[in-house]
This record gives sequence, C-alpha cells and structure tokens, in this order.
Amino acid sequence: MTVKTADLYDDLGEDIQSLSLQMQNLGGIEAFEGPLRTVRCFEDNALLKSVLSEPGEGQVLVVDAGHSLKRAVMGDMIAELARGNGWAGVVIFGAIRDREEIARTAIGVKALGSNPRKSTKTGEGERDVTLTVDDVVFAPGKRLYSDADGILVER
Ligand SMILES: O=C([O-])CC(=O)C(=O)O
Repeated sequence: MTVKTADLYDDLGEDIQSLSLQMQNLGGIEAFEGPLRTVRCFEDNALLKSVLSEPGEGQVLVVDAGHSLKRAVMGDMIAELARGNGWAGVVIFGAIRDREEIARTAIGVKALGSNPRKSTKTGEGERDVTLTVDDVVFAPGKRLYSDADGILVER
C-alpha cells in the first residue's frame, strides 16, 4: 500500500517538491515509491542498464535522458530486468519502447513518451548525481512518491 500523493501533499505542503511536468504512466504498477537513485545519459542506455542490473531493494531510478524522444533508453527487456532485481520503479525524462509489454510488467514506469528507435550503447553518462528537472531536485537517497496524480520528491 503506497501513500496517495495528494494526501502526502496535504500533510507536508511546500515541504515536499511536486513535479509539474506531465509524465506518461507506462508501467504495470501505477503507484510506487522508494528512495531514489539517478542516472544522466543521452540517447544511450548502457549505464542505466548496468544500474538496473544491480539489486534495486525497492528503490526508484530517475533517468535524466535530456528529454530526448529521438531514441528509447528502455525497452521490455530492461524493464523486466529491473523488476526482477527488485526496483520499485523507473522515471525517465526521455523515451521508452515496447509500451505494450512494459504495461504488463509489474513495475512502476513513467516517461515522456515512446519511440521504437533504440539507443546507442557506449555507456556514456553519470550515475548518483543530483538532477534538477522542472525545478524539482532529485538527490540520491531522497524518497520519491508517484501515482496517478503525479510525482512528489523529498527535499
Ligand atoms: O536494448 C535496448 O536498447 C532496450 C530494449 O529494447 C529492451 O530493454 O528491450
């Protein structure tokens, strides 16, 4: 049972950050929460795949993919890998592919959209960095809450 984001906002008000960017809910689990981890990459998914290959322990991976919709940085195989490793969710400021399969995978996934074109695999990028997207600071270790209403992140 996860906390409803609107109720959490009512409790905490401006002491919690709310993402106004409208993400698409694409995973098989709509409401998810957990301590966040981060990756920054651009049209390349080797780094996020290696992070999601590690034990997730109920964490949520936040991926700053530069808002690019030109290449998908996650497909059904990586989503299934993440689910199997115990990640609660993946939030991607970028694109996924294999929407139908990911919608049937028991993990939280939010992204900006989809594109069948796959990403490159150079491994370029950074992990465990603090990301700022749409005025919301995603600092590794802070708790993220996501449901049908949106995304809240601890300050
Ligand atoms: O290999 C990729 O780039 C991602 C992908 O399609 C998958 O996870 O199934």
